[in-house]
Amino acid sequence: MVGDDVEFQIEDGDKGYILSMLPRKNSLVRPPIANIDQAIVATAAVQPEFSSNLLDRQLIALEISGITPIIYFTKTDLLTDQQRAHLETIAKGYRAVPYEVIFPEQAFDPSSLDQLRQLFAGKENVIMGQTGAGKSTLLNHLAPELQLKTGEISAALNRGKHTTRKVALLQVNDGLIADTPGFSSYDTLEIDYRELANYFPEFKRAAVKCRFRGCVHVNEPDCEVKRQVSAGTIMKSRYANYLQLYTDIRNRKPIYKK
Ligand SMILES: Nc1nc2c(ncn2[C@@H]2O[C@H](COP(=O)(O)OP(=O)(O)OP(=O)(O)O)[C@@H](O)[C@H]2O)c(=O)[nH]1
Ligand SMILES: [Zn+2]
Repeated sequence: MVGDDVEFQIEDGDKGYILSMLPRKNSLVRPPIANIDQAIVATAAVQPEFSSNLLDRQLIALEISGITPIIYFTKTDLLTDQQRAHLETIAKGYRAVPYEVIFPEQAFDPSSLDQLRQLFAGKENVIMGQTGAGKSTLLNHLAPELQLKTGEISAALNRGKHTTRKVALLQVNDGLIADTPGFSSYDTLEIDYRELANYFPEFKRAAVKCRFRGCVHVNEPDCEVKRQVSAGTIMKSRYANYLQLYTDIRNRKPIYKK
C-alpha cells in the first residue's frame, strides 16, 4: 500500500529489492493507504450537496484506525446566506465533538490555508472525500507547484468525474500528503454494533454517566447520550446517523465460516 515502510536493498541507482515490509501503524480501506497520522476530510458545502451521513461515516472509519480528522469545508463561496448560516451551525457542532473544523470565509483564503498548513506540518497526512469535493483543487492551492489535474463537476449528476485515479504521496512544505481518488459511496463498517458508540468521541465521553454500563444509547433508561441529544449538546444529526448505522450493522447478515 502507499505509505508502507519497507526494508529496501539498492542494487543499481534507485532499483533494487524489497526485503521486508515493516509493521503497519494503521491502514484505511477507502482510500487505500497505510501509516497515516492525520486526514483532511474534504467536505463539499454544496456540489455535491453536504451529507452529514457521509461525513460521519468517514469520521468513524478514521476513529477506528486512530487517525486524527480535520474537517475542511470546500465550495463555501457558492453558498447563499441562508445555506451558510445553516452550515456554520453544523461546523460549530463538529467543533464541540471536538474536531478541528476549517470553514473558509472565502474559498482558499490565506488564513484557512495557513491554518491547514500548520496542522499538517511534520505529519503524514491524507486528503479524502467524495468525488468532486475539491481535494486536488485544495492541494493545488496549498502547493501550486503540484499542478494536480482537477475535473469539472458533471452538470447532470452534480458530482465529480473521478479525476484522481490513484493514491499518491506528495511532499507539501514540511509534511507528506496523499491525494486520493474520491468515492461516491462508503462501505459498511467492519465492527460490532456494540462498539459503534466508542467511535463517537462525544458519546463516549457522555457514556460514563449512563445508568447502565455497556449502554448502547438506544432503548436504555437514564441514558446520558439521549439526554444530551435532547438538551442540544450532542448534535441530533450525529445521533440519527448513529441509530441508522447501528441498525445497519446489527441487521447485517453474519458471515458464516465453514
Ligand atoms: N467554486 C468552487 N469550486 C471548487 C472549489 N473546490 C473545487 N472546486 C471545483 O470543483 C471541481 C472538482 O474539483 P477537484 O479538485 O477535481 O475534485 P476532487 O475531489 O479532487 O475530485 P476526484 O479526483 O474526482 O476525487 C472542479 O471544477 C473545481 O474547480 C471551491 O472551493 N469553490
Ligand atoms: Zn447511554
